[in-house]
Amino acid sequence: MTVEQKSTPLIDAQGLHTYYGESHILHGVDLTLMPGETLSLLGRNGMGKTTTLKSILGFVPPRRGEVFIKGVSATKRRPWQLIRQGIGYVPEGRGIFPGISVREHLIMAARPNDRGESPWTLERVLDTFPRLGQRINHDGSFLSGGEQQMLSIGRALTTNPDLMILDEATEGLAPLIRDEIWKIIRAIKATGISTIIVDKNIDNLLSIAEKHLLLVKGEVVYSGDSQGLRDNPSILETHLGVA
Ligand SMILES: Nc1ncnc2c1ncn2[C@@H]1O[C@H](COP(=O)(O)OP(=O)(O)OP(=O)(O)O)[C@@H](O)[C@H]1O
Repeated sequence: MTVEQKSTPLIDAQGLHTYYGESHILHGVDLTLMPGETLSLLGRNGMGKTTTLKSILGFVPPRRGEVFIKGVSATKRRPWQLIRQGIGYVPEGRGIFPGISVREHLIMAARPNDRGESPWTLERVLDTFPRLGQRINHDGSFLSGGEQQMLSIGRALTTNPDLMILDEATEGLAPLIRDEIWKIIRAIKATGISTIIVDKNIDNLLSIAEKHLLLVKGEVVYSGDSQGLRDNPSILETHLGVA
């Protein structure tokens, strides 16, 4: 990565106003992520976390505001063009297709990054997720919830992303499997990939993410680091009910 790439935000979203029909959901959300950073998006159900991700990715384009990805305006781009720019998206619900094997899931999206490098080979993904190797020929939809989540993360890694977006990656999983997913998220961070995480486990988020954005009814009520949240516990108490 060049010095210029390191000092250009991976994501720079400013003043996002997003609607579903007449429902005004995001009210001026700003989000900036530098290369290598991990950011958590916090907020109770329905506060606009997924909508923020979808606005950045262009699935639900904002009516007002601007999104720059690696310094280039993304406002008029289609989601698949953004994914080709190095964003690995692990959606809520995992996006696993019935009738398609684990191997096929892991090769269908594989591509080098925009610098022509492919650090995440199929072998490396299978080393990271040995369970997927054991089920390589199984239909993806027959895997357990935790294995499907690993497959969804593994598939995103095969696109050799600079940024991973993980929406509720541990939702509905047994505690041991959740721990496994958190270990993998930490391992991904250690490789230098930036991450945006939506999750309910505050302790893990406070230790993994350097930055946090807390949304209430589509507005940012906290934007800052973990220390700021630890020093002001009333912020999490008030807006997330975390004591
Ligand atoms: N496709 C849609 N059409 C209409 N309203 C929607 C749609 N998707 C979400 N909403 C509404 O937008 C608001 C924000 O939803 P969003 O999914 O962004 O919240 P969230 O913070 O991600 O919460 P959750 O954890 O429940 O997914 C909610 O009021 C939700 O009902």
